[in-house]
Amino acid sequence: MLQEVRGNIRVFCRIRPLMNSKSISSIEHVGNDGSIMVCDPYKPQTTRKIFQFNQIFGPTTTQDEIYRETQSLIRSVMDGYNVCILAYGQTGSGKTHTMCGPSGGLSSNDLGINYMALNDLFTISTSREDVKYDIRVQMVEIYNEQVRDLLSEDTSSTKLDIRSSSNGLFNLPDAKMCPVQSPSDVMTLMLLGEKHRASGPTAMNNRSSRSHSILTVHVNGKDISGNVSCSCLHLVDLAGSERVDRSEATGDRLKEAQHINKSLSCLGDVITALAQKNSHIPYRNSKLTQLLQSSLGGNAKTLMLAHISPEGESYVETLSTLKFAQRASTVELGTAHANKESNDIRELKEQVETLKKALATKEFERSSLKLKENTVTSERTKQLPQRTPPRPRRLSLETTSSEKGSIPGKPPKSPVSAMTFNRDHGTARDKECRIDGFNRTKIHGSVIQMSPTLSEEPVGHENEKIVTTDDMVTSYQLPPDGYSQYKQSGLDTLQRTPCRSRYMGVQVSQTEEPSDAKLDKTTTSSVAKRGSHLRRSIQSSIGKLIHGSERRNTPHSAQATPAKITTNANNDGASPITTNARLRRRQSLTGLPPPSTTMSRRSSLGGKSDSSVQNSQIIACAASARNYKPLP
Ligand SMILES: Nc1ncnc2c1ncn2[C@@H]1O[C@H](COP(=O)(O)OP(=O)(O)OP(=O)(O)O)[C@@H](O)[C@H]1O
Repeated sequence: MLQEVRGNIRVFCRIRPLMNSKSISSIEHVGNDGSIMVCDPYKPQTTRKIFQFNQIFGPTTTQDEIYRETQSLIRSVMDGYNVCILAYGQTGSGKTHTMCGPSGGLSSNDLGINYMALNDLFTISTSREDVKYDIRVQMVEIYNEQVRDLLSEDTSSTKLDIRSSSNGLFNLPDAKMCPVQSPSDVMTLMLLGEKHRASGPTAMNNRSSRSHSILTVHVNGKDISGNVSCSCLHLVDLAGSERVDRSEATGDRLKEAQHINKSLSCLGDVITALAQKNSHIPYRNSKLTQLLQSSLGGNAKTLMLAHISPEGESYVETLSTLKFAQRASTVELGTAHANKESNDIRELKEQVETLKKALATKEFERSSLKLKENTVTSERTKQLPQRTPPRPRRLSLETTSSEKGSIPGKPPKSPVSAMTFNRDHGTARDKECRIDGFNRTKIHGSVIQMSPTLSEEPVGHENEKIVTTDDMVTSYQLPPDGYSQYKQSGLDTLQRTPCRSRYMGVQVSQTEEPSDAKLDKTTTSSVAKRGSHLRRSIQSSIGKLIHGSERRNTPHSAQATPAKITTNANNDGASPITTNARLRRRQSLTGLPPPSTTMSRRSSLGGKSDSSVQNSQIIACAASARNYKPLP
């Protein structure tokens, strides 16, 4: 019958026997329908009070009879329901007697609900062969607003934190969870817990509990089909409210009494708020209400056992207890439901969990990879200025033999960081170029070297190399008349004008740097810009040089474009005079024979003109100047 509890907190009332034969009972009538009538025996004219509960147990009711009425409720734990049984009442009214037994659970005689409940659960567990149960026990107390583990050896130092779980409820993850296999295990644990529980004598009770104790039984079941159930049973023995003038509590007892009364007051507030269906329920006002939140306002099946002392002297407390219990009986609970899962649902949930974890792992890997990439990029960016020494702004003409540490006939010690440079950073038709050492020329910073592989087609002169740049300065050797030739040629502009070559190529070496060190795109882009600048400067200078002479020879020719060198003999529109002048000029500068007309006309300058040929000649010019050794 109780198993069908729906809606409200159930309330039973138990009346303890008169302890003092001289006292007059305040209980006038107990009905079979759960009603009770009380009055103050010392004030006969006062109004009689009637209360109605689910059950009333008189002074002669035995422990077994009490348990029998609660058995079905307790058994529902085995079916997956959460259950809570609360013993409430003034000090000395018999709460501990009901829950633990006559001597507070320290004797195996006349055992209380706690032990009988666990014993019963084992009986059910054994009788249900198709379900395998795992039963574990926790036992804690709330003493002076601190949660202590009663199953731990040193309870006073074991203060537990109440944690909020994902479903918004509170639990005690650090409380010792003891598996129990038999009733004797339960008995051992309960004796241990009761031994540790705070108690002390007062004027109202020789062995007064000074704390709220909570015994929690966790039941997990799994049947042969794989269906699982998970539930818990809270068995709560509250400390009793007391009037300190009557209990004569002083010192520690007084402090305990104050904490007890305060937390019971918080419990009363929660019950009142729940009964009035307030939007805010003050669960967090005390440890007791936090821990009982799910039992008072959740979907558990909750039973309150209100205890009263029949003595007329305790009439005020009895009235208070009955009022409290009646208010509690009006508290509407959520519909209790079994915490059961079929095998299919459980498997699906497990799959969902596995997928969630896999997704989380992937997300984590992705984010850490991103982080790593960012770190590497920022490190490289930091290292970049160290790799690239300050760049001189002026070209100087020096002999390469003056280079420090160079060994004739040997390649550079460390061709340094080789980089494959995608010339998409330069012109669209540029190609990737391989870096090799650069003629042992020590340069401030970088060496930009052109090789025949730089353009789409060979330039024609294998040794054509240009070491240039406004910021990558090299040393040149000039022939004896090199300087005048050089001046005449206009190449000195190269020194003052940042040179750019569209062939740049892109092999960027940094002397005295680890050869395998690769520069990142930032470096590449920077080199490409410098290369492009250099190329334009070279072309501009050579353009000036060539067109300058052309202008002298052909005063009426169209204005030359300095940046565009049109030395192509077959260039449409170029006059033969101009072309010849150019060829002569080129030959005088480079000492090379005139380029063959069959030479490829394509270049990396967008393939529009035979600038590769021009460039090779330009390069040859520079290389010639560079490699020329001064006469002794
Ligand atoms: N139904 C009962 N039959 C016989 N004796 C009882 C009964 N209920 C309580 N007593 C006795 O009354 C005394 C006080 O009971 P108990 O210690 O259980 O009260 P309590 O409500 O737990 O008090 P406190 O709140 O101070 O701990 C005990 O000696 C107990 O044996």
